[in-house]
Amino acid sequence: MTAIEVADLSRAYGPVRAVDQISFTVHDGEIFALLGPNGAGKTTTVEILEGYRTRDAGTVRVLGTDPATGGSAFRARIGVVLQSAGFEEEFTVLELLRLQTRLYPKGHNPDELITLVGLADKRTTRVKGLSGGQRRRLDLALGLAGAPDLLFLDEPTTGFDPAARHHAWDLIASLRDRGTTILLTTHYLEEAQRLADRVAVMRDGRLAAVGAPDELRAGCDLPTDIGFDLPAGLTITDLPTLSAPPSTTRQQVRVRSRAPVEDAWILTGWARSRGVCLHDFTVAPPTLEDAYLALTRDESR
Ligand SMILES: Nc1ncnc2c1ncn2[C@@H]1O[C@H](COP(=O)(O)OP(=O)(O)OP(=O)(O)O)[C@@H](O)[C@H]1O
Repeated sequence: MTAIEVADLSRAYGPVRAVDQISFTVHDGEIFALLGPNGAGKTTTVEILEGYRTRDAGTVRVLGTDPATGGSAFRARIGVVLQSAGFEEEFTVLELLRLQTRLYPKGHNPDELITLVGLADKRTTRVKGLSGGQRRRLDLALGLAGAPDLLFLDEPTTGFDPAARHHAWDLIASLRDRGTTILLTTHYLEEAQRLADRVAVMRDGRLAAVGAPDELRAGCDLPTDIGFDLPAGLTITDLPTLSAPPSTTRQQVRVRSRAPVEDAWILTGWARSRGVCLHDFTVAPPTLEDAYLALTRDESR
């Protein structure tokens, strides 16, 4: 089944082609991340999918419905978590969620939601007494109030401390495991790598690439980084011949290798034969962030 189907979607603001003939599909039950630099067209695309913005051209089906004409029945099936929702500051967490869940035909149990987002110890705290990260958790709980089939998450962990971010990632993954389809926008590539089944990279209103994170990494044909400390008393010219020339910063050697297994084998064999140790030896394959940077690089800069 297909949760979202977009074909040749376009939207301009005057002369700015914010979204320019893009096509992609989001499968039922997957986490799909929409990535791209500021101004790439992500928000415009997501708002069209949510039914909050009109399109100029193209076809869009979200949960089998055209969001432009879906009305309240469509809205009840989607959840939207924005970056900074405005809250009624005097309500407690529980009061706010009780109000919100009652708006939906199959609304979540508010107490369960509070536990799900990790706010159990704040259930009777007024909104004005929550920290920034706790407000974001409340944002998430509010987006889940209607037990949506499809959840739109806009930069869900911006402003979170590292532990809260990991907690949010576990929560988002658990929602997917319960069958919720999630469309995520984020500028944190680690977040996309961890969570997304597939990602789309937008650039200047167009799609630069769509695929699983591993497919994007492989498709960009990027080198693997090999690093280690140059053994004391040696210089870079003492190193064996590798698939790419090594570079050094202070005593740290870096090789952007096209044959990482072969190069690692040559280097460790060389070190053993010379009786030296390669401290901090690391072999780091390209990350989704490396692929993203290659796909969105502005050649004119
Ligand atoms: N209401 C608007 N009126 C005019 N131009 C707009 C409007 N909204 C967006 N744009 C322009 O459309 C382009 C795409 O904007 P959009 O907000 O969709 O990008 P984005 O990828 O979400 O960016 P960000 O990562 O900064 O949120 C940008 O050039 C932006 O300036």
